[in-house]
Amino acid sequence: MKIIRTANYEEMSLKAAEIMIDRIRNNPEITLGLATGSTPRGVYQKLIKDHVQNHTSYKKVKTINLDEYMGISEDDPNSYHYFMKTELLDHIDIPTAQTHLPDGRAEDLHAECANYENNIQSIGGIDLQLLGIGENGHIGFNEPGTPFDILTHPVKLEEDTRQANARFFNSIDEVPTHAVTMGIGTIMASKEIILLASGANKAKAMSLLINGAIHESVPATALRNHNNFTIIADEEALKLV
Ligand SMILES: N[C@@H]1[C@@H](O)[C@H](O)[C@@H](COP(=O)(O)O)O[C@@H]1O
Repeated sequence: MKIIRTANYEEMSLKAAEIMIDRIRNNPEITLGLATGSTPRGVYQKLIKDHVQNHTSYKKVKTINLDEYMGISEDDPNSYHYFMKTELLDHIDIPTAQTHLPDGRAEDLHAECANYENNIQSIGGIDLQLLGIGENGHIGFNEPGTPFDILTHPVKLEEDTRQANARFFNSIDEVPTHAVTMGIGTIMASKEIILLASGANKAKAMSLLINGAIHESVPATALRNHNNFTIIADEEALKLV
């Protein structure tokens, strides 16, 4: 585990974008595992700026997203499909067919999860996975108690996760109760993993991730067993470390 400590959110975003751009330029056919949430927004803005200014191309890049809420349409502004389109994918030259998110409205969710997992395997796995972290230490939507070897699966969201994400919705009642997420096993199979964290609300989770026991009660601690895992986090998020 490598830790890159930054002064603030801006510097965290810049460092992560620099690493991602380096990997894309070295491997133009890279498969990127992408995350949603407030944390990676700044990274995506920097990737778009670099694409416009320096013409880094995504024509052969593939993207695989971590998760999606269950039961909301792709056009819903709160869906992760919508987030990815508006925050990144619509602003770079990636063909839509090369971008993948779980279908949270699939009739057979277990089949959708198996297909999603097969799809990741068939394109050769994820080269670089970007992650945020939940205040309870979740990654993707793998909540505390999730087995470390689980693959893509449907989940019931914890109430504190719904509360934390309610800021994006009109009211807590609109926050979905379920989601589909890559499993910890899926994430751990990525060749390289970068986890981002910013702000004091992540300090407890970051302290447990870095110094706590490796245990299913804090899903992110699984990442300490990965041989190419980098944390990029700001002072506020690392203030208890
Ligand atoms: N499923 C997502 C996670 O992938 C994300 O890491 C987390 C933190 O989000 P934020 O970056 O907005 O704090 O929120 C959600 O629960």
